Amino acid sequence: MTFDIKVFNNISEEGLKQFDDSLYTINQTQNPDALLLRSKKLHDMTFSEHTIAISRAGAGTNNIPVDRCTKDGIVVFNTPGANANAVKELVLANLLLSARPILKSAQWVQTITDDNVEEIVEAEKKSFVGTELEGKKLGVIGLGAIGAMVANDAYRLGMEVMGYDPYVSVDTAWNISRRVKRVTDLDELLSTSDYISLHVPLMEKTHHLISTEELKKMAPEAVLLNFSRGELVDNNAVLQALADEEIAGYITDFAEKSLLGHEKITVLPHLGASTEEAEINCARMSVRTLKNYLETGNIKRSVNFPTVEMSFNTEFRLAVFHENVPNMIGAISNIIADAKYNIDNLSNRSRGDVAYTLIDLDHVTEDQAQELAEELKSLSHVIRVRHIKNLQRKDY
Ligand SMILES: NC(=O)c1ccc[n+]([C@@H]2O[C@H](COP(=O)([O-])OP(=O)(O)OC[C@H]3O[C@@H](n4cnc5c(N)ncnc54)[C@H](O)[C@@H]3O)[C@@H](O)[C@H]2O)c1
Ligand SMILES: O=C(O)[C@H](O)COP(=O)(O)O
Repeated sequence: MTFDIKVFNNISEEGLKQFDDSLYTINQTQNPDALLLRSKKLHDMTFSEHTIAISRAGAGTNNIPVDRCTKDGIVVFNTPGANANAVKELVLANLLLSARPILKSAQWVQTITDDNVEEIVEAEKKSFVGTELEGKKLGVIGLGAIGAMVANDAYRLGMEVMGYDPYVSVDTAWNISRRVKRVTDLDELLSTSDYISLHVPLMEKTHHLISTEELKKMAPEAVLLNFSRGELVDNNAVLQALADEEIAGYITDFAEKSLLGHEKITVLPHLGASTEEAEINCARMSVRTLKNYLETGNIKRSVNFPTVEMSFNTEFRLAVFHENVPNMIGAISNIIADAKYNIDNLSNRSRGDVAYTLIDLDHVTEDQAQELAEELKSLSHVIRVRHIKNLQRKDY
């Protein structure tokens, strides 16, 4: 038995080499078992019935039709935090670049043709006076893996930092310095910050999170940084706010034609996660997560199914994806009991409208496990069933 993985985008070899040849092939069939990708857009793609998992080597999953995947029992994974440091460093670099005319002045020096360079620079440096970050106010919207790091390090640079995140996870909250002021009113952050940095995922609720109304609340000297997703910001509204001098600048990692060639807008080519370290971290984590799921059925770091991890010691395991409705465990157990098999271990967790149940069975053959899986598939409210052979069991 082998799993075929369809790989899109530039995934680091450090991750791909974790797929050992005896169990995995890469891009060998039209019906892959799993997809591995970065920013490739999958919304228009029809998935093969064989495809049971999609792993995003990165944070944002807005390029994946997650709701459709959930309905089809396709588990979508991402790599939380694996590229956060890379994004944080790029945000900090852009804060510094925006406070002082570093690029402009360096470009100017290169244009000097006279021999008395020293004299010219000393005379002209007054045109390149900047400001300092120390004492300035930074507002961070979204205090997840990236936002928390940006907030902490900006504080260490001497900035006054406030953060807004009504849904912050307990784990992340622990990592945020108590010096970072938590605000519950977005307007307070918008109206008092010198710099505003966005670190929220793109969802229906966050589309155009920053538009005319929000821009009008910002200070005329405020600079908006967007290293999260282009669609979080209404670009037309930004162009208008800059023309009306309602804000001072916009720095974005998401290129769009209308933003190019504007002296107050810096556009980068989606570089946030493009460091050697982040690419390796993301590739390794995404491959590890995928292998764990394909080989054991254990789910960890999924964005659409619950975390379910159970040590796998039996010969076979059934993995049942089902709707989160009453009496599913009863119905599943009845089928297994009627077939006279003994359940060795069972774990069930739900997440929203769906649930996932792992059932471990010993003393069954592959044909018997497959037959049971087929029977379970016929139950109402069941979305998908896998039967998984324990590849670590040598006695089978
Ligand atoms: N530029 C890049 O290359 C790059 C790299 C990595 C991530 N990203 C983007 O950055 C986003 C954040 O990444 P992360 O790793 O920090 O994710 P994360 O899931 O750790 O953090 C996101 C945070 O946003 C918060 N949030 C959600 N909705 C909110 C709202 N309406 N207002 C305020 N906070 C809200 C969540 O509670 C969470 O704490 C990703 O979804 C992705 O789109 C971009
Ligand atoms: O969400 C992410 O992780 C980033 O946008 C990185 O995207 P990339 O992997 O295509 O560089």
